[in-house]
Parts: sequence; structure tokens; C-alpha cells
Amino acid sequence: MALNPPLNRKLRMGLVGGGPGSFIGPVHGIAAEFDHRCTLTAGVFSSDPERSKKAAPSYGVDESRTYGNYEAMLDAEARLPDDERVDFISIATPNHTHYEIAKAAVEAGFNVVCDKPITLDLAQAESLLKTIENSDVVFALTHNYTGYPMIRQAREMIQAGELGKINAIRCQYIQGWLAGTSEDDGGQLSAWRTDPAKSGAAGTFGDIATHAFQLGRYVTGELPESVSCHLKTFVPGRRLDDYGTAVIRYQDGAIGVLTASQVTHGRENDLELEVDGTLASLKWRQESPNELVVRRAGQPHQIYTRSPGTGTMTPLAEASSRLPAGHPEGFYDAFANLYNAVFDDITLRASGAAFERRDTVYPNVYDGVEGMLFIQQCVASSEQDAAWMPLNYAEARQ
Ligand SMILES: NC(=O)C1=CN([C@@H]2O[C@H](COP(=O)(O)OP(=O)(O)OC[C@H]3O[C@@H](n4cnc5c(N)ncnc54)[C@H](OP(=O)(O)O)[C@@H]3O)[C@@H](O)[C@H]2O)C=CC1
Ligand SMILES: O=C1CO[C@H](CO)[C@@H](O)[C@@H]1O
Repeated sequence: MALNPPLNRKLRMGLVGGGPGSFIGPVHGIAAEFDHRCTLTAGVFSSDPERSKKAAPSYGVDESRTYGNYEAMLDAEARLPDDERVDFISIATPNHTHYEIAKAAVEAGFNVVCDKPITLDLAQAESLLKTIENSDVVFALTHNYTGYPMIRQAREMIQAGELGKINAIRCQYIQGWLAGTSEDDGGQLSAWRTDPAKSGAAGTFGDIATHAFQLGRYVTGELPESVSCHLKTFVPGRRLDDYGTAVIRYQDGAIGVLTASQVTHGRENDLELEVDGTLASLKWRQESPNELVVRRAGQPHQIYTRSPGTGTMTPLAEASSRLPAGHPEGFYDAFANLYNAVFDDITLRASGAAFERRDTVYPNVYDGVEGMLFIQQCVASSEQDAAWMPLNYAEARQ
């Protein structure tokens, strides 16, 4: 079978971030190469040029394609011939750097895969949206949980009407790794996350509640109307929230509740989604990602498992699976699924074909803007004693 037809070659990736001790940059590198459709070819792995250079060999990136900053990478890569230049830039740096790197990459004509939250604030997200709309690049946002096969199964079952009308969406993302009494407890990872200048207006709500919010949107398609939110900072001296609960009203009458915590001792990465419909309800947890529990009115409970070839999976879920049932797939696989959908669009663009920009399999810039609005309105609501704030994009911008 041809590779990335009609290009018939591997795509080339440029990575920003992912230096020693970092978390998600190396995941991007692995996920992009997971299905042999891409090679990590260039990078700037640190804000420090020496650290960037030192990191390159561990990625197999040649010294000649290792840069001291993103400006140098974009400039040099843009000058390379078509058959050498990177096809896309992945951004895995702290939040405050996303906007300038993404904007520069889009303006230079590169496709972009950016980690969440898309920018530091809503104004930046709106500005980036304009830049992207004025370009012809592919832009993806790594709310990577949308790549799990059983999440895609839930989405397709809801789209097919199996749950009936959606009544309620309950999401939670519960962690404990920032529960210590010192900002040093989480090491490098916690330092920028609890600094408003680098993290944004919210802490935990920007870092992980956005994943849960977006997951509910992705699976149900429900459009938010307004939000009432209560944020708390439990660790003394911390400048941003580390716990919070939001109640969300959706436009067609559904109600949502979302709780996020990074201070719940012993909890790891417990992202959980439950959806109630008029005909059935479903439940998924990322710590058991290969299962989807569905409870239909008047029937025994069913546990759908990731089991390709059995006829029980929806088409996109089936296409997002690699291993036979029972061999666990997880975080990397889901991340790679997101990349694969992005690669499909990058190859379409490279071959001059049209591709979808709004209703994509992967989260995109529109999801990014919604996510920033969610963060902004949750913070504003919490500051006003959980007052209801518009979450409908048009209304919120009036
Ligand atoms: N989708 C997901 O599941 C996850 C998403 N994230 C998101 O990914 C981003 C990164 O998070 P995480 O990996 O945990 O953060 P880390 O602090 O672990 O890593 C950030 C990396 O970026 C490098 N870096 C910082 N500034 C620059 C720059 N200007 N140019 C090049 N490299 C730079 C840092 O190197 P140095 O310090 O040497 O400069 C470091 O290697 C965040 O936006 C976060 O919200 C994070 C985790 C999971
Ligand atoms: O997006 C994220 C998901 O997981 C991380 C921790 O495990 C978070 O802190 C992060 O920013």
C-alpha cells in the first residue's frame, strides 16, 4: 500500500519543545511516528540553544536540522527545497509560547499541530483564528483523548441517535499530582503551570478542565449556552485554581457538570465522561480506555470493548484500532490516531485537494477558541460568586 498517497512518502515533522525532562513533546514525537507515516526531521527542543542541541540525538534529528529558536527553524526550513522541508510544526511548549510560535508557523505556510490550551488567552486565540482562516494550512489541537477508539465509538453512537436526545453530560478530570504544599513538588512540570503569566488566567481549569469540556463537546456535539463556575485554590500560596466545578447549560436544554482537580491525593489521570440520553446512557474512563459502558432503557447493561473485526464497533472506532481485542491500547495509540487524521488532511493539502477545516476528526482552531472562552468565562463566573456567564460564542463576544 502506498504511503500517504498521493505523496507516496513519509511526512516530515518539526518539533518545538520536548527537551530533557519534559512531558508531552516526546509523546508528540512517538505518536507522529507511530504508524510510520512521518519522520521527526527537525526541531528546537528547548528555549536554551545548548539544551536543544543536546536533545537532538535522542530524537535522531541531525545537527543541521536542530535549531536554537523557533524563528531560526521556520526561516531555515522555509528556504529548503520542497523535498526536504518539514511538512508541519508541532508545538509542545508551555502555554504562553503557543501563540507566537503557532502564528509565525502559519504565516510561514506550515501546517501546525499545537498542544492545548491553544493560547494564553481568548484574544490571542481569536487573533490566531483569523491568521489561520487567512491561510490554507491544516491546524490541529491535541485534545488527544478524542483519539481513543471507544470515545470515537461513543460519538458515532450518539450521532446515530442511539442515546436519543441528550439530557445530561457529566465530566470529571481528577488528578493529585499538585496536591503537595510546595510549588516545587511537581518539579519543572508544576512551575509554569501555577504561574499566571505562563499558564493563563486559570490553573487546573486551563490545564485539564479544558480537556474534559472539549471531550463532552466532541462526543455529544451539544453546543454550550452558559456556565456557572466555582474555582478553588487549596494549596496555600498558589496563585491559580487547583480545583473547580462548573455547571454548563447547553443550547437545546441539556445540562452539564464538570469537576477538575489536581489536588486529590492518589488520583492519577481519571478523566471520565458520562452522557445521559432519553433512550440510554453511556460511561467512559480514560483509565480503562478500551471499554465503553452503555445502559439502554429496559435492557441489561452492555460493555462494549475495543474489539475490531467483531462487528460491534462503529466505523471510525474500528479504523482507530490496531490490535486485536484484549491487547490493551492506550495513550500513545490515541495520540497517534489524532495525528493520522491530521496527516490525511496534510496530504490532501499537499496534493492541492480540498479538506474540511471546521468539522474535522481532530480538534481544531475552533475548538481552541471555544476552550479559551470556556476558561475565561469560568474564571469570570467564579470571581462573581458563580454568576452565569454566556458560553455561546456569539453572545459572549457582544
Ligand atoms: N495533550 C496532553 O495530554 C498534554 C498537553 N500538555 C500541554 O503541552 C504543553 C507542554 O507541556 P509539558 O510538556 O508538560 O511541559 P514541560 O515543561 O514538561 O516541557 C516544555 C518543553 O518545552 C521547552 N520549551 C520551552 N520554551 C521553549 C521555546 N520557546 N522553544 C523551544 N522549546 C521550549 C522546554 O525546554 P526548556 O525548559 O529547556 O526551555 C521543555 O522541554 C503545555 O501547553 C501543556 O498544557 C501537557 C501535557 C499533556
Ligand atoms: O494536558 C494535560 C494532561 O495531563 C497532564 C498531567 O498528567 C496535565 O497536567 C496536562 O497539561
